[in-house]
Amino acid sequence: KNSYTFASPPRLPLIGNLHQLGQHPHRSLCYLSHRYGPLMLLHFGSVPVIVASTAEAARDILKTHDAVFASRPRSKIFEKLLYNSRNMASAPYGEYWRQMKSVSVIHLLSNKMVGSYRQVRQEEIGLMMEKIRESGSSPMNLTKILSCLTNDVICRVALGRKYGVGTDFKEMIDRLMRQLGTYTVGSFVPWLGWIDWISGLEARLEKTANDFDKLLERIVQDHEDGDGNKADFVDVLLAVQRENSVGFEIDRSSIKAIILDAFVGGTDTSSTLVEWEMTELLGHPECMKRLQDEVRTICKGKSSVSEDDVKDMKYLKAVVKETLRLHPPVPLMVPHQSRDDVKLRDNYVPAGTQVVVNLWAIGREAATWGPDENAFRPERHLDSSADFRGQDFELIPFGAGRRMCPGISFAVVLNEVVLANLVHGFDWQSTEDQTDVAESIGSVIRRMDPLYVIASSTTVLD
Ligand code: HEM
Repeated sequence: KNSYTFASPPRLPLIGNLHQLGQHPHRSLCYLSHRYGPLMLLHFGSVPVIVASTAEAARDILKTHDAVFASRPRSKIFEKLLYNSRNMASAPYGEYWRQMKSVSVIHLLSNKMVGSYRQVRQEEIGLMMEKIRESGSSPMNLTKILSCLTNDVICRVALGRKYGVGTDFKEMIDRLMRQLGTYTVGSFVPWLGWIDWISGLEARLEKTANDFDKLLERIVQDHEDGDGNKADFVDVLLAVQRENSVGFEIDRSSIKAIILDAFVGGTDTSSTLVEWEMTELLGHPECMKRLQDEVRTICKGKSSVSEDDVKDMKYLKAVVKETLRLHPPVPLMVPHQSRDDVKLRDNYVPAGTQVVVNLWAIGREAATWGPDENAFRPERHLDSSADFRGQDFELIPFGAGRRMCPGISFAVVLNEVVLANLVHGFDWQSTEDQTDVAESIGSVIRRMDPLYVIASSTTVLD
């Protein structure tokens, strides 16, 4: 009775099922689930992992048994890079996580706070549009432009100023993201841990953590010395610390760890979403046309799209949903871990079991989405009330339940107004075939190759 009873693909000694994951684990796991079921058991090395691959299975984990599965597995990499997991995203479930979460949702990422950064978004989008205009009729790297935009917006919101391309900061964030996505032999096959050590990984992680700490320390100090009136994340967190207003003490490393969360959770995810939206629209000119018609009708005579204009753009919202369905930026979510023994569909699951929810597979379930589940067809969302806010399990690109993404409003508000401005201000032409685009590796799935496009301006400037 006290062992797992889920169906499992056969595994090898030592590595378990790791050899079956391949370059794109979300795809391989989806394929395996067709044979072994919506809840299957795999072994990553010696570590048992339950993989949930359908909306129903996700509901079991993230709703029915949400409280049980709300923890995170320990990860040496996260501990090294993220202040001993004192950030929110990798903290185990418990009092500390609850406190970090409440500080974030109340003081940093609430609708009211997101609204207050409207000016920042508008200015940065203006600069982006100018940059695109300057490229004239030559092909430009849109991936890079989008990545700068999200980095600049999050820098200004979190740190009060930009640390853009050409600064160490951008290089450091890229390095951090790469290292967080590193697959480590040691975490799954414990007695092979020395391989990571020999390959120098530990030293590299330590260097990244130290580089960040030095920089963040300087940034926090600058804020302490300043007037504190800018209301960026660091100012807000320092005020919370000073006033001791949340009923617990928030220390220096917690402040730095929460700041890192915004970059780790918010930058690549946000830019890659626009990148996939543009990729799909370029591959489906009829959808691009319909979207442009909507945006240009609503914004007739205007030189740019405002956040108020976007509210009525039904087709735009359908394009966003369809892209999140086919290209969830974090396709395997962030791993969860159970805190107690639990029965899951008559299967016994001991405390401490890791769970992966395959959002990519859920987005492509034929049972939900029909026989054209792999086709980009925003129209399918027009008469459907299903939204991605964590209630409708067939569409949960931001997760659901206690661990759901707290940055969802921040991300969606930015995404809609960026996309609307891009298709409003320019006509787009692709420089390559956009129908079968290769995916990157890592935990955030981007395009493997940058998106090169030619933009022709449609707005006449005074
Ligand atoms: C399109 C953009 C984004 C997508 C698709 C996305 C998706 C996700 C997903 C799938 C999770 C894991 C949920 C779970 O484990 O159950 C997550 C967690 C998280 N996200 Fe996002 N996210 C986005 C943007 C952001 C932004 C802008 C921020 C912050 C500024 C952010 C901060 C976080 C944090 C802190 C967590 C961890 C929550 C926890 O463990 O309690 N995300 N996100």
